[in-house]
Amino acid sequence: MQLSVVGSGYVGTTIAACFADLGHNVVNIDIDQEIVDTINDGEAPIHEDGLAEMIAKHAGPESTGRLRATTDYEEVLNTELTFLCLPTPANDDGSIDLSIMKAGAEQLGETLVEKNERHNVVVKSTVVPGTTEDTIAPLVAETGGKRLGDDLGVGMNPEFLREGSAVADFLDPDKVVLGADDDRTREQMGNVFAPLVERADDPPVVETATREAEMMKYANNAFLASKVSLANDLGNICKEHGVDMYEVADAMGLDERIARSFLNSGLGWGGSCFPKDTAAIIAAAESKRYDAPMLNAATEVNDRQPQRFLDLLDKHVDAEGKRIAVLGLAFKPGTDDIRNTRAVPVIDGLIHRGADVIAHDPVAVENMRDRYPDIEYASSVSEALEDANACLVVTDWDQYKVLDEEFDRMETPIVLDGRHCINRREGITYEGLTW
Ligand SMILES: NC(=O)c1ccc[n+]([C@@H]2O[C@H](COP(=O)([O-])OP(=O)(O)OC[C@H]3O[C@@H](n4cnc5c(N)ncnc54)[C@H](O)[C@@H]3O)[C@@H](O)[C@H]2O)c1
Ligand SMILES: O=c1ccn([C@@H]2O[C@H](COP(=O)(O)OP(=O)(O)O[C@H]3O[C@H](CO)[C@@H](O)[C@H](O)[C@H]3O)[C@@H](O)[C@H]2O)c(=O)[nH]1
Repeated sequence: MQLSVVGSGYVGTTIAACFADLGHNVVNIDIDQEIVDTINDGEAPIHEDGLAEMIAKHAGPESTGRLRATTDYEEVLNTELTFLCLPTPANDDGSIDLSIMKAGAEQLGETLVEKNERHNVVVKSTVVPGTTEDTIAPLVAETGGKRLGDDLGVGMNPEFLREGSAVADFLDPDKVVLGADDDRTREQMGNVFAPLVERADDPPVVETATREAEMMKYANNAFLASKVSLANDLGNICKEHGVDMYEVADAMGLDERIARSFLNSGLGWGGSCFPKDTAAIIAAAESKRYDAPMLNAATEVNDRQPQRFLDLLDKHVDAEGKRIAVLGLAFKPGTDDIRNTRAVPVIDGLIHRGADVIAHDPVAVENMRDRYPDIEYASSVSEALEDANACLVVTDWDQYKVLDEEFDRMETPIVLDGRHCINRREGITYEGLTW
């Protein structure tokens, strides 16, 4: 099929490359010329396992040519279905900011004026219940002069991929949710996903309406974020009582009803999704006069974890004027994304204490440099640890899990682990956040 994907960010680029790999012809539209040029050169604009290879295979020189990028919306006219993968950030009060989605939908509608055949638009972005039906569909229909359900189909297909494993998650999903308010649109969405469903060995396909599809995404993220927060709540209790939460979590996870995943306690959740999506669904609840006590508590626990980590540092060392190494800047391993990373409140706390911060991350340094131009960045862990008075582990990169004699370079070998990833060894003073 001929597909267009609007937005070449973490989701848009990944799904555009993957749909090309599944045999579709895909044009990826973004307003950022640099991103567009990168993709057309056959390179990945973001760090994501397997993405560079897939883009090289389908875009750029000596590729299948099934993937192209452009800044020109007119290109949607040669396609049958458009995915909207635009950002849905939070307003200051946590509610969803739909301005970028509306601008994209309007631009899409204005372009579709020139198209006579039916076109389908699928919202891939995470949006609060009712957005597709009440805002996006009427906007595209009105600006495009289309009759909804007739020459325009609008659907909602939430995305559950994780950063760091985006390609693998997209190609092998636990479920595919096809939300539409008419059968024809849902059927056409099914055609797009047919090669994926076949390759992934028949994952469950949930056919539903747009509002339910939208809510399924928030429910998923709210559950997972709350699960981590509950693990952190229990972990904080464990710490106060000299109990290792990781041993407890391992045992909890043996119960099939609980499962071990998302019970890793520590610094808590960051990233571009959990914080903004929990805030957005809480705000959506409040707009209907429901105060969502569970989700508010999950957020409160999460917000406290960096402070508990800094308190742990204060217990060991007065950071003023001291050299403190921060290992890990990305919000999780496998990505260069620093959106809502726990490294920010940790570094802020260190700066507030007058510490000399030296930070390391395998891939996220350049992204962090804009935010903190004045702290020191090390190109290796050894360099970061050289003469350090303490080391704070913020992201559980695999390369930190094998650190050993590197700690010998520290002035005072105090290692505080926010992610349960350092191997304890002789000669270091080690303490974990919840164990
Ligand atoms: N990042 C994830 O892991 C993830 C996973 C599932 C769902 N989501 C959801 O998917 C949506 C997109 O997230 P993302 O992380 O890919 O965002 P992103 O910020 O990485 O990328 C968005 C892209 O859209 C482009 N853009 C902005 N305005 C545009 C316009 N008018 N026309 C064309 N392009 C435009 C930007 O230049 C950018 O490249 C959000 O709703 C997010 O919540 C994200
Ligand atoms: O046991 C755990 C698991 C995760 N985290 C943290 O939680 C955050 C989110 O992690 P993860 O869910 O792996 O990454 P994301 O890429 O943010 O993916 C989430 O958000 C995406 C965007 O909505 C969804 O598509 C995914 O299904 C959902 O897992 C990160 O800061 C992790 O460090 C923990 O602290 N403990």
